[in-house]
Amino acid sequence: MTQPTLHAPAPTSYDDRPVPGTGPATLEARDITAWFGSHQVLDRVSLTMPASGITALIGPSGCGKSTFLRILNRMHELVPSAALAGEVLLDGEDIYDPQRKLTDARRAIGMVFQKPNPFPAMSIRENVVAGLRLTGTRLGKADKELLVEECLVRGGLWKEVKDRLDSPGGGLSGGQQQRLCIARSLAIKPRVLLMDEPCSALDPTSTRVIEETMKDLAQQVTIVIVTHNMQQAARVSDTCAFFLASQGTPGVIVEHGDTEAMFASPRDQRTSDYVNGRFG
Ligand SMILES: Nc1ncnc2c1ncn2[C@@H]1O[C@H](COP(=O)(O)OP(=O)(O)OP(=O)(O)O)[C@@H](O)[C@H]1O
Repeated sequence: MTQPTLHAPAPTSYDDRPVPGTGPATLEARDITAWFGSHQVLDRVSLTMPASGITALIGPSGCGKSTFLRILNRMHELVPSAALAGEVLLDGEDIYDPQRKLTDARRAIGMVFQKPNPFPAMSIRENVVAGLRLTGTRLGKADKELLVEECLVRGGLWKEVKDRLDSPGGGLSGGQQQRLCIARSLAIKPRVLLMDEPCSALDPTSTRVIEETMKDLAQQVTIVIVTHNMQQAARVSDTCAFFLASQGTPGVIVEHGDTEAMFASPRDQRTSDYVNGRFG
């Protein structure tokens, strides 16, 4: 199979003036405790996810990684039984501040899910700009075209779809659909992109393409990824956090820090066992 060539330079943005409160942001979780009903799933988890970096969240199944990720853009509260304590700061501003709108957090902190979820009957072009309606952004035709191209270039998909932008998003391969979802997330100019096992449904070639895309994007948007794939965490992330929920206890972060150091010389025996495939 031919490996697609990635990332022609992005076209001149339709509006690339620096805007205050835009660009990659540092996300800081402080003392996050989370419950589903009476079941406590996280216990005072604190983590700083640096701007313009890729942070990987690793750990065995059920230790609360996805819950933590969903707390970072206020999706946890969509579950009726869910509750949480603690703070999430986006460049120092609490996203749970009651004065702030929920949509502000979701706009600044985008999410890509495990299973690619483009609108299947909608064209590739319309998929990319689908989020703009939700944020109330109106663009003229020419600006829209530039934005579509910019996001598809950044999502690593432009060269493969530039001649069929009117074809349905559902006609793309799984890996292409996932990159379309990344492009759709980028269209609303998030400052942070959360990715929940974005490659778990993809073959190794598509996985590597997404990983390259992530690395290229990291200068423009802070990335936080949940992954079960240790090689992937080692390949793509700058910093890493190892979550663990010992039997019957809520999830905690056992160790976090520079990915290379954590994989080469973990400080905690449990981290060493996990990254070396001895459990989980
Ligand atoms: N909607 C929900 N309602 C009730 N309990 C939930 C819900 N979502 C998750 N949980 C529970 O919260 C705990 C943490 O789940 P979570 O999905 O965050 O873990 P995870 O580390 O991401 O797991 P995996 O790696 O398998 O995806 C688990 O015990 C799970 O059963």
